[in-house]
Amino acid sequence: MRLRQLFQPFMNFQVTNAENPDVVNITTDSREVEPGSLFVAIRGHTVDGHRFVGQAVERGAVAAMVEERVADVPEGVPQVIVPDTRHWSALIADRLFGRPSRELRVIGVTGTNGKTTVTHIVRHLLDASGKKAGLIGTVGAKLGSNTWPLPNTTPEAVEIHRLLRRFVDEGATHAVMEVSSHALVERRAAGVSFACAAFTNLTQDHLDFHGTMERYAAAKALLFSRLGNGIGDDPSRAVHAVINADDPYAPVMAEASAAPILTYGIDRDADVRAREVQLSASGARFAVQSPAGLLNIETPLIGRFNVYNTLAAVAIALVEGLAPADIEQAIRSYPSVPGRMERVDEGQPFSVFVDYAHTPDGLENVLAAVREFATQRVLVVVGCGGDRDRTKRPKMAEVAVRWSDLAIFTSDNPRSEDPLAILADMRAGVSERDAHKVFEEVDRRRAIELAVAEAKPGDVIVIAGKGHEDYQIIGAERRHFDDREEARRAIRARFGRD
Ligand SMILES: CC(=O)N[C@H]1[C@@H](OP(=O)(O)OP(=O)(O)OC[C@H]2O[C@@H](n3ccc(=O)[nH]c3=O)[C@H](O)[C@@H]2O)O[C@H](CO)[C@@H](O)[C@@H]1O[C@H](C)C(=O)N[C@@H](C)C(=O)N[C@H](CCC(=O)O)C(=O)O
Ligand SMILES: Nc1ncnc2c1ncn2[C@@H]1O[C@H](COP(=O)(O)OP(=O)(O)OP(=O)(O)O)[C@@H](O)[C@H]1O
Ligand SMILES: N[C@H](CCC[C@H](N)C(=O)O)C(=O)O
Ligand SMILES: [Mg+2]
Repeated sequence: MRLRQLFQPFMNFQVTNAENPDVVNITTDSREVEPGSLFVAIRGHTVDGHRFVGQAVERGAVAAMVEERVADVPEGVPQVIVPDTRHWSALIADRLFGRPSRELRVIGVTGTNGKTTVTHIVRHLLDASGKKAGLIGTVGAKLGSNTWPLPNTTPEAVEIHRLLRRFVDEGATHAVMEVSSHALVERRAAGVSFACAAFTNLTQDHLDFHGTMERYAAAKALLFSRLGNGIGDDPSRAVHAVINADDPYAPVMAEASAAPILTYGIDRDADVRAREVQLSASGARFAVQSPAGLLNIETPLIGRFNVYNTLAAVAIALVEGLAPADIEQAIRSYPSVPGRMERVDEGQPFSVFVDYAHTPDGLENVLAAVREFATQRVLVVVGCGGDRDRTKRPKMAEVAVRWSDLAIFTSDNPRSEDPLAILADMRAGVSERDAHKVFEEVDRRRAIELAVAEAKPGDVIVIAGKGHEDYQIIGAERRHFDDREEARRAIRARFGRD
């Protein structure tokens, strides 16, 4: 598409010359420019993309979108000057890729915890009902049997629109995506026409980025305030908000919503409500009252929090028109999410779970669930990420100690921080009375070995924080590290199978 045609529906931006090149691609990363690309310069948290316009042109960029004219760029290359390149990269990518989000139904899921789980269940329900759903989130992008790694839970705007185009071209009817609060603030989902937006819960995380819980909640609410924009009256484009009625922040999301709301929950009155919840070591059973009638749900997912995740998925499936019988059947066969309460079983006489709990609430939910069925001790291995919300560290430590018999504090992804300083932040959350329950081992591999060496028959070990991650970031180095592999190795070593 010609540059001017690409910008034509929008306001008249200043362009530095009269050239009108053919734009075949768009990118915000100079290293990914190919001939014919429009390069978008973004002022990031670490570097200013305007520095790379020259490099982008050398690699074949035919135009640049900038916030300020960049000097030393060849005269013949037009620079389009816009007020906010992050925002406009989204709207232009949407147009360049042919408005893909309008050719399928996009379901966005936001909330502190549960996004990955809910999106995976929804995708499974849609696929099992004969639809075809693409997935975008923490564990990557997926469509059918194809998977693509992603750098973030919610990739940047250009990548979202590119992925949606790929989904449409490969026959997808739906896209289910996690929409993080960072993404909402950074407008990574701008230009996406959502057919459904869902809210799981809001508890402490990311205060380094948002500052306060109020601002964090306001970021999440942006997903709901954008619902229904420009979709029109076509009934196949019906738009819905799906909200957890039991969460204290539900009213914030509901007030922001421009679309009809379907609530779900257990404790409060809700449109989709679980009754007679029975939890066990092998999952949960419950009935669901819904506008489509009564559903009998049996899920292999463990813990009350997963009842909420399952309810969210059921509510989304109902607004997407799936039949209750299909939902019931597909939930029963749901295979579980990688790295979420993932069992490591090498035939050892105790249980080992790897879980992605990396917030105080996530950790409490998981440990409370384990406590429900543990007959012996609960051992937890946990650390906190570096360069992330520091105020959650003592809280996670306190939760770990309160819900376990032995807590081994270790490193998560220390990133640029001193791992020992992170441990000290955690230690601040432990009272003197509980200090004897804590062991510190900065090396995560050794911490896992310790837990495995210490476990007695019937104990349960929870290795928390990294879930599906197959790396550890220490300083600037990202090396291969996988909690599941480490646990397996430690178990085999202890029982002499290696
Ligand atoms: C704070 C944050 O959100 N950072 C994200 C952001 O980085 P940034 O805007 O600061 O980018 P930057 O590195 O300063 O670079 C600025 C620009 O220069 C460009 N550049 C840079 C170098 C170069 O040689 N050439 C070039 O063109 C970059 O492509 C970029 O466009 O944009 C990058 C590109 O998309 C992301 O990879 C990066 O995520 C980092 C890795 C990150 O850790 N993000 C976390 C905080 C995050 O976003 N988390 C949320 C949710 C977590 C949750 O759900 O709990 C997520 O959605 O993942
Ligand atoms: N509904 C829930 N409420 C509280 N904790 C939960 C819930 N669902 C999952 N968890 C806990 O949080 C962890 C992360 O779950 P999940 O990956 O589904 O969340 P997420 O919102 O995608 O996280 P992220 O923000 O990192 O992408 C799980 O491993 C579990 O410990
Ligand atoms: N999406 C979360 C993941 C945290 C996972 C934990 N392993 C860490 O690295 O802190 C974040 O970016 O804060
Ligand atoms: Mg996630």
